[in-house]
Amino acid sequence: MPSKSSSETQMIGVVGMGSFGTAVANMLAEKNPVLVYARKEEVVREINETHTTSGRKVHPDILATFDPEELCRRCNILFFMVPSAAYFEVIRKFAPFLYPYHLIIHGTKGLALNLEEGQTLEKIEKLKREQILTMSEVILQETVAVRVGCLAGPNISTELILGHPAATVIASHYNEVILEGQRLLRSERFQVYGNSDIIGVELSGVLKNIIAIAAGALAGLGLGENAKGLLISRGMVEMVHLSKALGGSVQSVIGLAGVGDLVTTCNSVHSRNFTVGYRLAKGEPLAQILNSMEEVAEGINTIRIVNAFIKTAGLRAPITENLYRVLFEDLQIEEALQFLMKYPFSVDVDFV
Ligand SMILES: NC(=O)C1=CN([C@@H]2O[C@H](COP(=O)(O)OP(=O)(O)OC[C@H]3O[C@@H](n4cnc5c(N)ncnc54)[C@H](OP(=O)(O)O)[C@@H]3O)[C@@H](O)[C@H]2O)C=CC1
Ligand SMILES: O=C(CO)COP(=O)(O)O
Repeated sequence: MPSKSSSETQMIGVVGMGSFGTAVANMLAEKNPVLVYARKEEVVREINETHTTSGRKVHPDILATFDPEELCRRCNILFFMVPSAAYFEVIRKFAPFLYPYHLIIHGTKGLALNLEEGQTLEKIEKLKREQILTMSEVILQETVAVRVGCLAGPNISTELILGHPAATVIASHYNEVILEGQRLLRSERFQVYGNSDIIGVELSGVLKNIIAIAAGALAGLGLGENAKGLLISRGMVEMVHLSKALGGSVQSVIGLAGVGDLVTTCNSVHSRNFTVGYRLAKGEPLAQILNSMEEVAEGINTIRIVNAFIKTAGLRAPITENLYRVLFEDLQIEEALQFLMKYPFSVDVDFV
């Protein structure tokens, strides 16, 4: 294992300079030198020369590289901030340069599939839990890294970039990962909580995107705040049951990364998932919405994966199932709403 000089150990690496990666890199740069990785040479040049990317300000002390080996050599602590769809590709690019001493925290609110070559979700009959991976599971499967954590919470990047007060959860089985995350990110404007249930925290961030799409649809239909309160509360119950089935704890869902992020995302026009639901309710086809969006709305792929999983597991998740039919079959949003209003939910809270 290569040794490292002490002057280099404080440089923090960030992979992915999209909207969230940029917000987190800027916060990290308030305390430590930061080296960011972007795959495109022009993005690296723009960051190094103009301290901007995609119109966003980049902290002047941030340096950029498109060399994964350089990032891994110079940084012990790495934040991976790329969408789930790119995860295997990105992690495999970095894996040859990662060692067990690296500490990795990711901020991705999506799932990946662990299928055999040539298999797709559409082709397989059953989708079992072991075929679904959270991003920490991808990192552990694909690299020799051990100390892995995630970062999740109500963290709309446009608000973080403005310096508005916010908080997040760093979750890991390793207390040192939580402590490092807190040391690096905590400030007067940003509070950092810890949680040892990494799967539950990851799933909270993943599953709230489904409910945020539904919240956007309610807003698009102009159905008001009572309907939103109903959705958020039933959405939380659905998240609890799905998270438990996938290996998360109830506590994580009712904490900041679950309910906290659920409330934020269901109320924010800055949320991409909320926006997808809103535009669907206004009559735009999904393909048109996706073609025009430059940033990722993780909830769409999450609905595909979770819908396949619940069918295999024999579970019911009425909001997810109905959204699946709206997105991928020909159910109209108004019909989905009617179905949900008639659904025989009878117990208010059935998980404590
Ligand atoms: N935005 C937000 O408010 C928040 C987002 N998140 C989560 O963070 C994750 C990232 O979101 P966000 O930053 O908003 O996404 P964006 O779409 O804004 O940015 C994605 C970034 O990933 C990079 N990327 C994509 N594919 C690859 C690849 N194959 N190799 C290398 N780099 C790649 C993109 O680079 P390129 O420009 O080259 O395509 C871009 O820098 C998502 O899972 C999201 O749910 C979590 C909390 C808040
Ligand atoms: O997760 C987020 C805020 O916490 C961002 O949500 P969107 O991905 O829907 O924009």
